[in-house]
Amino acid sequence: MASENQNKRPFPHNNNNPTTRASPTCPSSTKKCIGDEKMVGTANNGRFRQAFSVVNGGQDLGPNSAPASNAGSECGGIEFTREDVEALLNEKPKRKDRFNLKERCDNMVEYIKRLKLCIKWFQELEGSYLLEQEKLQNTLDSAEQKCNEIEVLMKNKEEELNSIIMELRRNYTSLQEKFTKEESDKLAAMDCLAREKEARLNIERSQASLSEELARAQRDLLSANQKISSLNDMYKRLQEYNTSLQQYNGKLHTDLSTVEDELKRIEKDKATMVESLSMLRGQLTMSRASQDEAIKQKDALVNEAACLRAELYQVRDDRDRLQSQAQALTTDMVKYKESSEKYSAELDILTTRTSELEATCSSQNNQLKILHTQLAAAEEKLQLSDSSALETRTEYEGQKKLINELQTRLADAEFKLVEGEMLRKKLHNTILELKGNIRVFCRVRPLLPDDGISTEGKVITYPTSTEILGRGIDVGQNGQKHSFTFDQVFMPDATQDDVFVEISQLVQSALDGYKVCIFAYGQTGSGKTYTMMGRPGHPEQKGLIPHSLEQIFQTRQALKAQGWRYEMQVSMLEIYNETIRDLLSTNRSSSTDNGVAGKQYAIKHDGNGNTHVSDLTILDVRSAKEVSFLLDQAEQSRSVGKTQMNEQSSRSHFVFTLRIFGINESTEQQVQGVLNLIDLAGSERLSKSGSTGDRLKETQAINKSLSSLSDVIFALAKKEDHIPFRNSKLTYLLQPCLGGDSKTLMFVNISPDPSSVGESLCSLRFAARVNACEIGIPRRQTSNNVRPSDSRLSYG
Ligand SMILES: Nc1ncnc2c1ncn2[C@@H]1O[C@H](COP(=O)(O)OP(=O)(O)OP(=O)(O)O)[C@@H](O)[C@H]1O
Repeated sequence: MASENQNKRPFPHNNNNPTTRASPTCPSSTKKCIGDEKMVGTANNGRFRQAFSVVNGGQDLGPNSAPASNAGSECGGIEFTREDVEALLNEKPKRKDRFNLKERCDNMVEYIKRLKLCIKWFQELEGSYLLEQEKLQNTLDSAEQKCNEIEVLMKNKEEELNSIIMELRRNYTSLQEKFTKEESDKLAAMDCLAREKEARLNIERSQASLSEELARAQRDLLSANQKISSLNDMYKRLQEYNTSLQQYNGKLHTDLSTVEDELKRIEKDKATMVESLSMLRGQLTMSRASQDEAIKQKDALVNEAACLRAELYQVRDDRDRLQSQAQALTTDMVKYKESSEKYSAELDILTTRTSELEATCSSQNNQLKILHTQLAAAEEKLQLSDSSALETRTEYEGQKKLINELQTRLADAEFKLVEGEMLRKKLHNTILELKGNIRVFCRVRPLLPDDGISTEGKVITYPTSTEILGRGIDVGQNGQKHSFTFDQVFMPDATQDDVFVEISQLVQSALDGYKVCIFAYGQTGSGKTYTMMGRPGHPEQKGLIPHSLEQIFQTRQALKAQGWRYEMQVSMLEIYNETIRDLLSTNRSSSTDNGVAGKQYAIKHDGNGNTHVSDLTILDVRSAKEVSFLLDQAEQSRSVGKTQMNEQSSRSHFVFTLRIFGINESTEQQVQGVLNLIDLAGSERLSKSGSTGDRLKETQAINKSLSSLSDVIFALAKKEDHIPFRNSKLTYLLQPCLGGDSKTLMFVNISPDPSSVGESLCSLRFAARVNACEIGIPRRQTSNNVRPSDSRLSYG
C-alpha cells in the first residue's frame, strides 16, 4: 500500500491549470476516482470511454473485462488519470522556463518517460481494447438485436403512448376547459357569494325595514279589508248599475220602437197636416175669392152709396132750393096777400102754383123720404158688407194665423222628424254595434213557369205570430218543419223597391264614411242576380246595385247644400275559377281568355282594413248614368252560361266596389266610405246540375270557394284563433267585411220550388250560422285634413 502511494507521484504540471491536479482524495481506490472522472468528462470520446471503462473495470463490460489493477501494474505501478494524460498531451514548454533550462530538461526527461509509459499503456490498452471491441461488437450485435426488438416494442409503445398522450392531451384540454369553466364558475360563485353576502346584509337591513313595513302592511291590510268591503259594496252597486244599464238598454230598445212609432205617428200627423194645410189652402183661396167678391160688392155698394149720397145731396139741394123757393113764394104770398086784392087773380094762379109747388114739394119730400130709406138701406147694406168684410178679414186673419201655426207645427214636425231620424240612426247604429253581427235578409223568389208543377204542394210557409212576423220562414221536408228567423224575410210578392227600402240606410252609411258590404248567397237560379242587378230592360225592376247608385248620387246632390263634396271611384271584378278578372279593363279579351292566362291580380289588405287589388282598373264616376253604362259594360264581360238549373247562370263571383271620398268644405271634415256589392256564383249540386267539361270545372271552383266561405264563417262563429281567409280568393277579398269593421248584410236567396228544398235548407242553415256570427264593430272612417297619399290604390 505504501509503494502504491509513493508511485503515485504528482504529475508535473502547471499549477495554474486546475485540471492537471492529482486526486489526493483517493488514497485507497483510484478506480473509483477514474470512474468518477469518466462520469464527468468522457461523454464525447468513445475510445476514451471504452478505455477508461476497461481501466475502470465497468460493470457493463461483463465478466471478461480486464481489471484496472492489471493496467496499473503493466504501467509500472503508475496510474494515470485522464487529466494527467490530457495535461501531458497538451503541455508545451513555456517561454519563461528558458531561464531554467536544467529544470526544464529534467522535466522534459521526466515528461518523455512518462510519455513512453503512456504509449506503452496505450498499446496495452489498445490490445485489450480490440479484444474488448470484439466482445463488445458481439454484445453490440445482440444488443442491437435487442435494441431493434426494443425499438419495435418502443415504437408500439410510443404509438400507444402517443395515443395515450393524445387522449391525455384531449383529457387535458377538456380538463383545462373544465378547469377554466370551474374557475369562472368559482369566480362567479365567489362573486355570487359576495353578492349574496351583500344581499344578505341588505336583506338583514331590509328585514328590519320589512318588519316595520309588515306592521305598516298589517295596518294597511286592515284598511284594505275595509276598502275591500267598500269595494264589494261598490261591486254590488255596479252590478245593480249594470242591471239598470241593461234595463236602460232594454228601455233604449223600447224607446227606439216608441221613437219609431212616434216617427210613424209624426209622419202620419205630417201627412194629415199637409192634407189639412192643403184643405185650408183651398179654403183660404175660396175665402180669398169670396173676400174679393165681398170687396167688389162693397166697392159697388160704396159706389152705389156715393151715387145715392150724391142723389141725396141733389135732392137736399133741390129741397133746400124748393124750400127757399117756397119761403120766397110764402114771402111773395104774404106780399101778394097784402096786395091780395091787387093780385087776387095772381093769387089764384099762385095758389095753384103753390099747391102745385106744394105737391111737387110733397112729392119731392116723398122722393126724399124714399131716398132716405134707400140711403138707410144702402147704409145698412154697406154696414152689412162692412161687417161681412170684417168677418171675412177676421176669418182671413184667423186662417192666416192657423196657417202660420200649422206651418210652425209643420216645421216643428219636420225638425222632430229630422231629430227622430238622427236618433233612429244613432239607435240603429248602437243596436248594430251592440249586436256586432252580420245581418241576414232572406228573399224567396216567386215560382217560375220553368219550375215545373209539383205534387208536393207548398214547402215554404211564413209564421204569422206577431213576434217574428216578417222575420220567420218555415221549410217543410219529409213532413218535418224547419224554422229559421232572420233580420227580415221577403216573401215572393216583395218588389225590388220593398227590398231596397230596407237597405237604403245601409247604402247611406257608405256616404257617412262606413264600409258597407252587401252580398247575395244562394242556390243557382234562386234570384241573386235579380236581387243585385234586376231584370235587364225593365227599369221598374232594377236591382240593389243600380238603385243604390241612384240614391247615392241623389244624396250627393242634396248634401251639396250642406257643403259636402264627394268623389267616387268604381271598380268591378269577377272571380272565375279562382282567377281574378278585371271587368273594366280595356284589353280584357287578350288577357283572360278561359280565365287561364293573363294578369295576376294580387289582393292585399293594409292596416286600415282597406283592400287593394293590384293593377285593377279604377274609374272616377260623376253620375249614376256613367256607372250604369259601366255596369252594362261589365255585364257583357261577365262569365255567364246556361245550366240545367238556370238559363243565364252566373259562373263567377261578381264584385262591384264604389269608393266614396267626401269632404265638407265648411267643417273640413272628411269621410271615406266603401260600398261593396257582391253577386256570388250559385251553389249547385254536381248531380243536379249535370255539369260536364268546363262547366264541371266551373262548378267545382264555385263550390270550393263557397265551402271556403262557410269554413271562414264557421271559424268566426266558433271564435277560432285561425280564420282560414286565405283558402280562397273570395274569402281573402271579403276578409275586411267578414272579420273587420264593416257593415255587412247577406241576402240568402231561396227558390220556392219543392224540388230545391234540400238546397234551400242548406242555404238557410248556412245563413243562420252567418246570422249568429260576430264580426267587428262597424267603424266610421272620418278624418280631418288627412287624405291617403294614393287613394286610387285603395279598393275596399
Ligand atoms: N223576385 C223575383 N221576381 C221575379 N223573378 C225572379 C225573382 N227572382 C228571380 N227571378 C227570376 O228567376 C230567374 C233566375 O234568377 P237569377 O238569374 O237572378 O238567379 P241566380 O241566383 O242569380 O242564379 P245563378 O246563380 O245561376 O246566376 C231569372 O229569370 C229571374 O228573372
